[in-house]
Amino acid sequence: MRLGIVGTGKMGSLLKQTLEKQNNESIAAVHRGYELQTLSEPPELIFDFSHPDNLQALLEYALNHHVKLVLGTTNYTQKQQLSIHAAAMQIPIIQEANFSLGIAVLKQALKQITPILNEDFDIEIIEKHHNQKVDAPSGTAKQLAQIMNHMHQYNELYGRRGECGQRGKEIGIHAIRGGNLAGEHTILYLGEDESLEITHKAVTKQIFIHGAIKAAAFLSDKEKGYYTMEDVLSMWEEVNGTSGNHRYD
Ligand SMILES: NC(=O)C1=CN([C@@H]2O[C@H](COP(=O)(O)OP(=O)(O)OC[C@H]3O[C@@H](n4cnc5c(N)ncnc54)[C@H](OP(=O)(O)O)[C@@H]3O)[C@@H](O)[C@H]2O)C=CC1
Ligand SMILES: O=C(O)C1=N[C@H](C(=O)O)C[C@H](O)C1
Repeated sequence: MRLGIVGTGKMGSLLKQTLEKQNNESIAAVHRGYELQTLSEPPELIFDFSHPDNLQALLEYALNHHVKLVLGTTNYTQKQQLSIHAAAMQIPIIQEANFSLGIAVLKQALKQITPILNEDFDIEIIEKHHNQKVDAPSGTAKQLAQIMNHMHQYNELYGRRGECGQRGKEIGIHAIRGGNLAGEHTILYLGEDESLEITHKAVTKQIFIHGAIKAAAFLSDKEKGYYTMEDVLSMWEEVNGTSGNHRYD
């Protein structure tokens, strides 16, 4: 399959290296979305791990050439999100702020746990990432908050400072930056005399790459539509059953 990558940073480079090791024949990596126009032949699928500023050129190119998209970039605006959903009416797009299996499973767990605890427990999220990450909080933390807040009953509060008053009906979201941490997300349910903490730790960036490649395989027979890793996970469960002998790669 002819593959393209937008973004030549940490994720883009690691993805290219991994795809090359897997003997993918044609991989065109570009630095900016508008450089896609210079390719002699359109890729069948493009991965994007770059910056929201590349989105418009990427969507225009993908729509013109009917290219499948795997979008891993975080921190899109609401307007950009709408343009992604509009494009997915014509081409297949899988978008995920975090391609790891652990986070896909965590999202399912939060959907079960939160309605049971939300009356009596306060909810906080702490995310930790490397010192070169440009956006905060992480796309994953925002998605996890959205999942727990799907009824819009909480105020999403980014950090606290000064005289902020007693805690209200809110989800506090806190970003730590330092070193070369690949990415950690902790959900804290804090109640009277008990608390529950769930942490996902990405040990290396390679897990995101494996997940993105799985996501690309998932798109192979799709003509159009908007998908996430939850769709990939559901497919996995259908293929392997839920017996526990799950193999992700
Ligand atoms: N979905 C997932 O599982 C994961 C998602 N990510 C996300 O992927 C994205 C890239 O991460 P990472 O590779 O670590 O980041 P890097 O900073 O290493 O790379 C970013 C890339 O985007 C380009 N870029 C930066 N600013 C702009 C701009 N204003 N306009 C156009 N292009 C720009 C950079 O070009 P230049 O070299 O010129 O700066 C570089 O090619 C981030 O949004 C991150 O959150 C990361 C890991 C996992
Ligand atoms: O920039 C990163 O590194 C990561 N970004 C994603 C995010 O913002 O959630 C996913 C992962 O945690 C690593």
